[in-house]
Amino acid sequence: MAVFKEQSPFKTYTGDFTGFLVVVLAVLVVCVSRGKRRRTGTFPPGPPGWPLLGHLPLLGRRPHVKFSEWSREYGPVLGVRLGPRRVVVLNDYESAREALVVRADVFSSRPDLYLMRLFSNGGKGIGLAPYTAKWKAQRRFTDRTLRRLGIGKVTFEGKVMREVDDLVSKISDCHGAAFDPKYHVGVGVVNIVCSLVFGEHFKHDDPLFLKLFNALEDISRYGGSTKHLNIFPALRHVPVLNRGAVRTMAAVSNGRDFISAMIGQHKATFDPSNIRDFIDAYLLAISSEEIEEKRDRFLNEEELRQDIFDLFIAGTESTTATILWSLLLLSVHPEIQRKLQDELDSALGPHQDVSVLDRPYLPYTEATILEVLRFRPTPFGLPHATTADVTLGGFEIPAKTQVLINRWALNMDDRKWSHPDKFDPGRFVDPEGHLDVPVYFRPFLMGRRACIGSHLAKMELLLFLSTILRRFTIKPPEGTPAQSLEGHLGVILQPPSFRICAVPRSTTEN
Ligand code: HEM
Repeated sequence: MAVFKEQSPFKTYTGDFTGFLVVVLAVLVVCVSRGKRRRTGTFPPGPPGWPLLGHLPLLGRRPHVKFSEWSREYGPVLGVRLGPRRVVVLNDYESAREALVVRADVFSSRPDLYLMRLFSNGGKGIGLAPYTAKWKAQRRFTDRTLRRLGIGKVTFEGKVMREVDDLVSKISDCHGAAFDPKYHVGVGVVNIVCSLVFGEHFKHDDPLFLKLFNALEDISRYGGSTKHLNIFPALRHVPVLNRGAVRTMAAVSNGRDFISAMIGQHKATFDPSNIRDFIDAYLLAISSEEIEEKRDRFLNEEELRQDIFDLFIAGTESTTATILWSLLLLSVHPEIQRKLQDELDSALGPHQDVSVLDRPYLPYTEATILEVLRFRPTPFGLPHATTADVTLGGFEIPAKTQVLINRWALNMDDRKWSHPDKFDPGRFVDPEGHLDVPVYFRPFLMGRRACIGSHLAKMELLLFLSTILRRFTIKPPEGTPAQSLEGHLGVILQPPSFRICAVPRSTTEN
């Protein structure tokens, strides 16, 4: 026994182990405290979060507002945790510009998130693809082709006006009775992208068109309820929690089928000497010798399908929502509406339709559109991601970090805007009555991923709004309670459902 005790390897081992443990613990303490210091010292700061869930339980229904509040305490470059992921949220113009313009080479990618991969068919197309040579080729081609097809210019105006006229005739059919404008505005906006990419305008009850329209509606309706899958992708296997994702993916697949069928039709009737639309232009680029050049080697049919899908996804819900917000806000601000109508009447005369060429004579109309974009923006646009370790505002941000630009905070920054929570188009007009847009107002953001459809969007907003307000005065239905103007954050900031009365102007004034 004594021998055993003396020679016990356990005793000897314990002694060594204790020493070893002390050393290891000491090293760990030093490492952890240094690591901690580095994390808290150089990763952007934020409020304390929960274990595992991070800041998710603290965000509420209006995360854009919460981030803005936190940024007042912790600074504009905010660090938060969404589940296991660290995310940086930029809350002022200076930090957003520094990232998107000055450090564009590092901040122009998209994060590798579960839903983004599904939506982009594994990183294809323009909107959700990572920042690679392949993305650059798609973006360059699309930019160039939209310009060649006359987007935003007077040559494309007829196609937009056809949808505007359809909408005006639907509104006339209501004879001043209350109606919900959402469906009619939505089909008009989707049809404009159809004209651009398919060279075709559909009747609103065409079953083929409805397949596409309903798919886009479902993506908008259910897409916002799937965000938790980006954070905890495993939840896609949990039956109730994956309902939104299942519906969204069914809609995505319907949308893709529709686009594939249209590409098939175009291939069957393709004539290189008669380029009708975006698909033809892309098919020409694929088949032409240009493809041999290095810069276009990434163009192919799969990418074409995804590019088109992106134009629909990014270009329709955002524009429809902005038109709806305009109608809602003007219906509750009759004095602003009247001023806008006065400007249209005196600039255009009684019978002339509005055109993009009239812009210089319509500063207050332009200012009203800008104010709608400022007052009710899509708070986060699309998420960005870093491609390398980088320093921003004195903080260190590792490669592959998700970065959100909180446009809500930019647009509501009271150091830049007086009374930011007041809807006031006059802020964009100088004392001489000229349009005055401050450099820090970027409704379509900036840098390499800035909105590719901004010219089309601005044209649509001008033509829809001016034409409606030349013909009608918009009012909330009599006796209805005041409408909430808060909106609902899904993929974008959706206006609440609302009804308006559009009273023909000839019977009310003039
Ligand atoms: C009121 C209407 C619109 C608004 C407010 C808007 C705003 C934006 C914003 C903020 C971004 C994100 C930029 C970034 O990630 O940094 C974006 C991206 C994009 N927008 Fe728009 N947009 C509108 C209409 C359109 C239209 C009409 C189209 C095309 C038909 C379009 C196509 C796109 C595409 C493809 C992207 C992704 C660009 C890329 O990742 O390179 N958008 N838009």
